[in-house]
Amino acid sequence: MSLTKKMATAGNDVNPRPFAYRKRVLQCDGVSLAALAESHGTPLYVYSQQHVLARLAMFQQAFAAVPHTICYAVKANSSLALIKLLGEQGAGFDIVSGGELERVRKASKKSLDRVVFAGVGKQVAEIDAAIGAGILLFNVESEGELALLAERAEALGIEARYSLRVNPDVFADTHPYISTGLSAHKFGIDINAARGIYRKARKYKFLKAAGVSVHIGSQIRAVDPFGKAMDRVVGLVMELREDGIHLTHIDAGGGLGIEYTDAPFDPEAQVAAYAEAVLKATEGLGLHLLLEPGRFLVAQAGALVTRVLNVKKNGDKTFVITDAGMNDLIRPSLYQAHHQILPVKQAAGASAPVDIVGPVCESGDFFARDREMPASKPGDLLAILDAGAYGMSLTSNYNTRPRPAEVLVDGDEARVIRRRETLKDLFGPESL
Ligand SMILES: Cc1ncc(COP(=O)(O)O)c(C=O)c1O
Ligand SMILES: N[C@@H](CCCC[NH3+])C(=O)O
Repeated sequence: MSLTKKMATAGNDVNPRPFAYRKRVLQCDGVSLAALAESHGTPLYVYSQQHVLARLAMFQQAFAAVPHTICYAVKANSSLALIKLLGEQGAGFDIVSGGELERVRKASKKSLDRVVFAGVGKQVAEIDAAIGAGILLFNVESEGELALLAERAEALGIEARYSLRVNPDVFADTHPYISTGLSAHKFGIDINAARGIYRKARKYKFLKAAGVSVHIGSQIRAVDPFGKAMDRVVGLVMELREDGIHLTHIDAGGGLGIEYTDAPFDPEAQVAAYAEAVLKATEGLGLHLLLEPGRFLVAQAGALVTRVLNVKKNGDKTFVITDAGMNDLIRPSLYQAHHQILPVKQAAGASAPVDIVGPVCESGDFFARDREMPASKPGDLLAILDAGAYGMSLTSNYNTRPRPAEVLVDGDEARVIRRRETLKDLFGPESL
């Protein structure tokens, strides 16, 4: 039985998260969130190791029929401990900066040859470091960047393997801020111009055309757009073969979405449908497939645990003020994203609509608006679910607020993988 199935809570329902109540207290696997908050303080990010591994295994299983590498998108959650964990299971990494490269070097050095490097604005120092590290592929996003990569590879005397990241002009239904596959977006190279660029690039002695990549956006639930984008990419691969350019890799990017509400969600079925769309489009090509999931692997593994500081009424509205703010989890403020919020201790009694807000000086500092919740009082704990992706990695120190600590749960045990920041950490780089 898969780990996800084992997490089932009631009947045959699949619980896509590692969080469930035991004796009316919310647990992450075998560990009580109340106990973790007591030991480590709040706000606190809590992740399940078993859950992350189960999601990776699910992905690997779905693509088992073809040679493939799952290159985890480090930006989703850049924790060194998670990078180490995933690297040990054979994952590669999708990076977008020299900083993320150094994270992989520190946590999973052996995986450097499974790294792909995307990003519309790569700098010379970042390119040099990645060439030196022997990464698998540069996902190049403009003709200018390709010329720069050729120049740096030649200067260093090391061949660099590249893919063009093409923009397929495919619409995917998601929040406009995280949609990337239309020509109106800054990402990638117009797919219609790509063939000419690969041809011209034959002049670069230190570049090897190794692949082609595409990434149409994030939190995409329908699988058809992935298939459509891959169809276009495969068309390009075939054209390049006519030109004598034989690629070895095809990179389908990331973007597979999850369910943030309490609607039923079966991750295994979701990834199977996704794999079917990608594999159907790429069938028979004989290329090594790269996949770059971020959110799907880590979002539901994590929760942000926060303590209620105060409850107040303004007119008709009730505000529950928590010690976590938009600087600790920005998704609701930035994308009006919905996250389920559960009381850590299950309470009996009526629910009423409340706004759950942080202490930051912005009206946009909220986690939920007009949400039906059981009554809370100061000192109560709440868990904001599905916060494992684009949670900690998008934190800031706005309002001079130190970042939360992070804890990784493994079965019945928990360990701190990032201590809480102190004011000393914040002031360190400053001078009077
Ligand atoms: C190039 C690239 N690959 C992978 C990802 C990961 O996306 P997701 O977390 O939606 O799987 C992103 C982020 O959207 C990205 O920009
Ligand atoms: N930060 C976004 C995803 C961005 C994807 C990056 N390419 C989110 O929280 O949903």
